[in-house]
Amino acid sequence: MMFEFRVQAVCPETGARAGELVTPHGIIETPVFMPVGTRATVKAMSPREMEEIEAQIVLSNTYHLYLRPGVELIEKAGGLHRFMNWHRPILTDSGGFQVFSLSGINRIKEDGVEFSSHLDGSRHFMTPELATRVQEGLGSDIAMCFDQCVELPCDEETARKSVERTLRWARRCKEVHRRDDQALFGIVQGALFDDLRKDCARELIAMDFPGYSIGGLSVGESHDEMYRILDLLNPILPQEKPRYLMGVGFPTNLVEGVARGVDMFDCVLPTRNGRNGTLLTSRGKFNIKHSRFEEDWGPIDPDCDCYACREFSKAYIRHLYRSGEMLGARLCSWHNLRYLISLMKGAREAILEGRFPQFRDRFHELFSTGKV
Ligand SMILES: Nc1ccc2nc(N)nc(O)c2c1
Ligand SMILES: [Zn+2]
Repeated sequence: MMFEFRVQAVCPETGARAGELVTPHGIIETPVFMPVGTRATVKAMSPREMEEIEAQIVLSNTYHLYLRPGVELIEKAGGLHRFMNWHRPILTDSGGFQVFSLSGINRIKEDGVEFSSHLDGSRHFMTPELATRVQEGLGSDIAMCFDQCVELPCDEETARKSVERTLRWARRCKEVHRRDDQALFGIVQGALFDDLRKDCARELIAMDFPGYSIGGLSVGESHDEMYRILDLLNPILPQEKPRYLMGVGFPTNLVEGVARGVDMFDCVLPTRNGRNGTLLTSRGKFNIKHSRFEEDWGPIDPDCDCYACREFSKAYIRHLYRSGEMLGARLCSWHNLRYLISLMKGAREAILEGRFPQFRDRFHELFSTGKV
């Protein structure tokens, strides 16, 4: 079986799930945090180091790789796994979101989106068919439909049009998708409008995708608005299929997303924050450049088993960061990635052992102390 999802345990109080996602490049244990490797690399980390921190799957981006180096080159290399020397699962985003958030002057047509490359201003036309074809060329294990994510706030009419277009585009992606060793997920849109979200989910479910992504969130809405949409979709999305919350996120959002039936997460936070010295820890977040760490000989996080926490002091990492040394950004990224991966591993174990409510309470109690 190329692609299979097994729910192994469900928390009776919350509905949080522990599962296994079988893919051609390995089994993913969920809930899972997926590090983002936009341009075929998780910034500052080698594949060997990613294996050491037990990353199970990484994300890459159709939009970026289509523009540079181009899918043709990656196909000549034997696909994205060979090109980047990462032989565990890869998920690719379709470019729907990036075209709107990164490219210059984009014009949405029924057929697709006309946009200018953020690299050199060249004009391109991305369609659902092309986005699907590129992902098949990259050879990711999990691909995304080409969708339209609207900016918030937006009126209901705009959101409704984006849902209808997203559904038409999802049908077109599904029609041209051929690789049976690649799972194509539908993406639920609908902004913050309950009926649109429900209608979009139901239409996608009728198309019978192997997994469902929740798009259009982590785009500036409040935590409560995000949680309201998750509470709405949780009972509607098929229990036996994986749910992927796109672009999330911050530790509290991960734990609360798991509590609302989400299985998969991705976010640039750990590496982006790592590069600016912001550290995510079991006791909250802080920035290493603060003077209070000048003579702090302790680890970033006493509860963390990562290389940065085992081998270096905050004082040293602060020195690296202030000196603009690359090792500073590497160690901070290394820790942040391991912290989020461990957080999801801990949630999974708690669900399997029937103690997820206690895990969730303990997490919030410790994380909110902010006592580093
Ligand atoms: N917050 C996000 C992040 C990535 C996304 N990717 C796609 N394709 N669609 C969305 O709505 C996203 C939202
Ligand atoms: Zn650490």
